[in-house]
Amino acid sequence: MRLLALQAQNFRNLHQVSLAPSPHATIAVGQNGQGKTNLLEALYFLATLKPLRAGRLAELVRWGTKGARVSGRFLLKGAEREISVEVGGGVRQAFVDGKKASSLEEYFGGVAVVAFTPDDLEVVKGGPEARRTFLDRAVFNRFPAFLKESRDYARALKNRNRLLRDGPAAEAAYLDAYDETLARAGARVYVRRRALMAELAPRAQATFASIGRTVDPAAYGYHPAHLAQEFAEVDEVRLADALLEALAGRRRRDLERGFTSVGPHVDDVAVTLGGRSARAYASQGQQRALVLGWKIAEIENLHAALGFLPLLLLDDVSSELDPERNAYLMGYLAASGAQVFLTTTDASLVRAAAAHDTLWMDVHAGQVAPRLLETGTSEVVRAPGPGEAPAPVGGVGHLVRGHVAEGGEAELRPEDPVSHGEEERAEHRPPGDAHEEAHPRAEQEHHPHREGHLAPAPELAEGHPHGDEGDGQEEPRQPER
Ligand SMILES: Nc1ncnc2c1ncn2[C@@H]1O[C@H](COP(=O)(O)OP(=O)(O)OP(=O)(O)O)[C@@H](O)[C@H]1O
Repeated sequence: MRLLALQAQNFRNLHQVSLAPSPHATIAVGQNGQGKTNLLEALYFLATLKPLRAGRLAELVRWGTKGARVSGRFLLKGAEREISVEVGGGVRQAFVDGKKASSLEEYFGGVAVVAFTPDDLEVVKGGPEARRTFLDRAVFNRFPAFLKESRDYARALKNRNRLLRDGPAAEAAYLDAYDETLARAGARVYVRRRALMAELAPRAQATFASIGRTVDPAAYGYHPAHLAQEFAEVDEVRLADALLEALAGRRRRDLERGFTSVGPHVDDVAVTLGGRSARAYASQGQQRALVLGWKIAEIENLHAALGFLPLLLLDDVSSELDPERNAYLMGYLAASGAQVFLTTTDASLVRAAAAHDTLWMDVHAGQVAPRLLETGTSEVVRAPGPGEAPAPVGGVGHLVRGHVAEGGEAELRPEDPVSHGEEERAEHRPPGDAHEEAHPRAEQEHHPHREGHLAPAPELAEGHPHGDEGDGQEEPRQPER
């Protein structure tokens, strides 16, 4: 999988961006608040249909405009395809090769992305909800079917909670039926999370051992609170039975409180160092190394399991790591062969991830331009100049490739506009979940350098203590997977 071209229009503060990324590192440099994260977020949104950080789709649309559009041309299993997403009026619409996507599967087919942000580095010391989100993003990346499965669970949870709010007046027979549905959907979630953890935890532990600078071993565990020790072995049917029993045992309490107090939406990921809670005892640097270990493990795990390296998005992570761990990460990225996008306020922090084919860009006030001070070959693009019509939402920008001479100016030469199909406005509207995430598939390639590896994912009912309130995001209209 490789991203060949990216266009964004009116996405947050990015008016018009069009670039041809490096097959390896693409690095966006800029001061705070210029649009670097927005660029990564555009790419993340394209690849997952989920905002990286926005709570509402409307936040993604450039102020004063009606809609945003992001599109990308990918090389997937030897064939090129363009996917694009438009946001406007609280709705997102997905397109494949210019035509509206008929399913999420068609849209995502083969595209995988792993994002790594400073927020991730805080996940060990944060609350359970952040860790569940972190875990579920990794589950989605690994098991695309989890997209639908987690939505099924969220829906079942929402239904049960709605009934619980009726209090003692709630019909017991209905509750029985809802418990059954919830238990079955919950068991699926357990199975997915368990499978992911079984693959990921050993890799993450091994990676941490090489970067942790401590003899204390790390451990990453997921064990639903209400389930007995045999969680690791029992099959899905027994997991459903156990959850059903727990739901029955808590029904009276749940009726009093008006929400479901047991299930995957309240579980946590345990991270320990030397057998002790990392949240309570690990230093900040150790906590970050634990997350770095997990992230690298996720990348490696995807590579091993699916046969391809995901697209990596690193948002100013280097400034949050100490020099040694940053050097480890940059060395890993350079050796992995992955296609990676990095943002930074300080180019020197990420230079070790760069190579002769790195595309360096400056981001300033929402404009993305070639960074001419860096040497090497760049393939860049420019925003439309005076007299050139900006591509409309739904259109594409002018792709221009150039060679950046040593300290010199870019020689720009236009290329054929990236073709795209007819703009369709039809909407997809199956029961979209505001928290869906995309997923990867693969190709075969192999890279040296590994041992441990990792990444993040979608949310189950948002870990809301009441489990079903969603995130206030507009109902997405998108194809059902
Ligand atoms: N919908 C929007 N429309 C226009 N501008 C927006 C929108 N959403 C955010 N912005 C602007 O985008 C800018 C933030 O961009 P971004 O988060 O990408 O910064 P950054 O370059 O990553 O900065 P930092 O280094 O501080 O993380 C802010 O100036 C903010 O006002």
